[in-house]
Amino acid sequence: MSVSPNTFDDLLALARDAREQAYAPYSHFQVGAAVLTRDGRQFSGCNVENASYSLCNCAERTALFSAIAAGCRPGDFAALAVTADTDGPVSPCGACRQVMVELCNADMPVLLANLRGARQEISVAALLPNAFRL
Ligand SMILES: O=c1ccn([C@H]2C[C@H](O)[C@@H](CO)O2)c(=O)[nH]1
Ligand SMILES: [Zn+2]
Repeated sequence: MSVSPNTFDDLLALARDAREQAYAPYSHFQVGAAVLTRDGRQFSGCNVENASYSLCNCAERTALFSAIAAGCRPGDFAALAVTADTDGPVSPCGACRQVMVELCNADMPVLLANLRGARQEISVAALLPNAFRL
């Protein structure tokens, strides 16, 4: 399944706004993400850090978990966009890749972006080949 460049423009704008809400007093690295459902709903998220560092939650997972909390289920998602102030397109961590594999279809497009206009589209399957699944 693919989405139009315009759709990704909207989703990226939402991710950029969400990034402004990042709670990142330790890394000072702000990230924003937004997910689109197949029925047209959008959910966004930012990273949320904690003094107990392992509890830090990434923007991608905040957005996806927010959608799940609103009733979305695996298979409901059409696209995800992520952005941060990186040199190239931001690269999601392994934990988020594993969560994407669980909740999103393998062919779902993910837009990796930065604040300077870099954009890279990649599928969930390509982000985590040979993923662990039950
Ligand atoms: O794709 C990424 C990579 C990192 N982070 C967050 C986790 C942590 O709060 C900070 C530094 O790793 O950035 C994200 O939200 N998404
Ligand atoms: Zn992550």
